[in-house]
Amino acid sequence: MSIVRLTNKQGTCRFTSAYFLCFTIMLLLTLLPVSSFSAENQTVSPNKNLEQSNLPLSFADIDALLAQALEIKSSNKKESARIIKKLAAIEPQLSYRQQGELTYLTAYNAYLTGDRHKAVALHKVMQDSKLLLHRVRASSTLLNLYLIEQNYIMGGKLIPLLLEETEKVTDANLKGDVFEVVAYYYTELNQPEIALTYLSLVNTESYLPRDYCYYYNRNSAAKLQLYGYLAEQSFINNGTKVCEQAGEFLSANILISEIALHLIDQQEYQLALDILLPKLSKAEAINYNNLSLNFYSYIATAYFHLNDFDQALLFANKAENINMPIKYHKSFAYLYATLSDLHFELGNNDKALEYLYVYQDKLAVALDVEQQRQLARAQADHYAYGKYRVRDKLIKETDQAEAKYKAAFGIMMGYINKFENGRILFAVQVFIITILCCSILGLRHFQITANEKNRLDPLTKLFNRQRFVDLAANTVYLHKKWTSTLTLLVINIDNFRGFNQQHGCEKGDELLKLIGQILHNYAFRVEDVARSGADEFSLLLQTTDAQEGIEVAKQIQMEIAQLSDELKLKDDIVNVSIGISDTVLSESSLKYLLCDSSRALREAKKNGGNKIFCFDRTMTDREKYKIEDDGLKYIFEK
Ligand SMILES: Nc1nc2c(ncn2[C@@H]2O[C@H](COP(=O)(O)OP(=O)(O)OP(=O)(O)O)[C@@H](O)[C@H]2O)c(=O)[nH]1
Repeated sequence: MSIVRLTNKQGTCRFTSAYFLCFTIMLLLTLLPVSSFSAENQTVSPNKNLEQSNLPLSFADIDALLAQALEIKSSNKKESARIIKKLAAIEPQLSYRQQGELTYLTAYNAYLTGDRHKAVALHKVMQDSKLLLHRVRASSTLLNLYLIEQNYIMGGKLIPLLLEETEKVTDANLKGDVFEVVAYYYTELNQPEIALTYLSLVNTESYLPRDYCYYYNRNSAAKLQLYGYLAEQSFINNGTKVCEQAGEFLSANILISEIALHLIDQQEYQLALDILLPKLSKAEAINYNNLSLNFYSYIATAYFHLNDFDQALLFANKAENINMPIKYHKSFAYLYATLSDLHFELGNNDKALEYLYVYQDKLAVALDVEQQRQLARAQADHYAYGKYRVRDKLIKETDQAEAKYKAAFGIMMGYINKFENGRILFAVQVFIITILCCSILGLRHFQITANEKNRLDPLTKLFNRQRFVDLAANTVYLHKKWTSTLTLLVINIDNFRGFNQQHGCEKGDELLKLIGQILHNYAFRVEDVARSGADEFSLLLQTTDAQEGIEVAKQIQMEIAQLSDELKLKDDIVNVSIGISDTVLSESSLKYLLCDSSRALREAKKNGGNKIFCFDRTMTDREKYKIEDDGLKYIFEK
């Protein structure tokens, strides 16, 4: 496991609505003293005898020691530091590759022991290595370090070159590491759709259970951000299970605290408690301050909103008593807001004011972090689209956001000053402002959901064609870059008009919903399936070619045919025709992929329906294809 995998995710902050710091937690985990999941006490080096003898170490011995140090670098820092020291003493005897590995281990160890400057400097040296693997590993680790420190601008600058170099790498696990850390970057920038696309490129075949835990955590973090816990409950819960089974209890519990935070933001306070309380004793046993702070702060916040002030105070005090040497932690905002509200409710106005000041301090740092994130997002979009239009728009948005934050601060400071002068007046004003803020937030929420709804088919709850094409553009682009194959299936119900006439439109609606559910089960991600027409669906299969697509299509046809029992249609069987194309046949172009699979579908219909047709070059009518939506042109031009 590299530093890339040492990390975990934190969730959406109320004020920044983004994830950060959790990688710090994962990293700092390794700094824990002797803990239940540390191998610190257990490992006796199998190579100890070999090292202790006075004979010079052979090339193979050095390799064995390096492999051992890599294996235990996070679980047994002491032993790995001892091996590093031993090898550093004979560095001139090491080959170029071995020296690179030693530098990587030294940097890793330096970071774990708090020497961040040395770690960064060593990784920078490694970035100039002659060996591709060393360069890629150094850059992805550096990217991860920058993200841990919320330095999104520096992190973003590394990505173009890192991805370019990764294209040449053949080691699937290293590639996976890179995609995972890039996904981490995009989740941090509140772009979970892009994060999931990178994750879809990860080949997990040779993953160990521990690697799966990080992979699942990454996916869960992005899905939590994109769809919410209630929509992805089983997937995200599975993430915690995978981590627990792999012995990664900290990761599992961090994910749990993330879910709880998400639920608190959704005002699902009881649900948040239901998730946190059963895991509390286990989380406490890990004895890790960041995690305990998350648990206590969120439990206190949830209890406060459920009007259980005694319990809220109990947990808020526990959280406050944790010694946190850092200036900012996202739980702080929740903790101090709750403490201030709580003391206000309990009539301790002085204390309420005191906590309000602290809360405001924490908010200031949160806003700084958010501003940096917005700039990095502008930078990332600029890189991705290379369009000044997009960049300018984002910079404008950033400026507007900055102005809004400044104004909010001014107002807040004004009210805090007034609080000292007249508390009653202050209370009235706070009340009015709260009502105003709630209305604005409510309106915004309404706006967002209305916008989202426009992109969802209300009947099947699948994405509509526009949304599907928008997201597929990015997926196709990335798969092209990484030369892996995607397959598109277009599924159309045969004689649906007749079906409606014979069984009624309500049955027709039911049929559409059931087909939507079947296809949803075949999709890797929610955005890979859509209701793309009245009785037409599109399904994008990841890392599958047209031949495999035909097999999937046959299964889909079978499952849909079996729906006649569920719909009680007696002898009438529901048939569908399916057109298929893949990115090889369609030259890695989304435009052609859409056009070719539709062309194949037409062929299936022409041949009587209930058929599966794969596109081939004899069906050449591409030129007739027209981009109907000008708004998508920029995607096709990519
Ligand atoms: N029940 C129901 N019917 C719909 C919905 N949207 C469109 N339709 C009907 O779907 C039918 C689509 O008809 P056509 O496009 O001719 O397709 P078809 O009858 O399946 O013919 P082929 O595709 O050539 O086999 C029309 O009768 C529409 O009224 C819907 O949301 N629910």
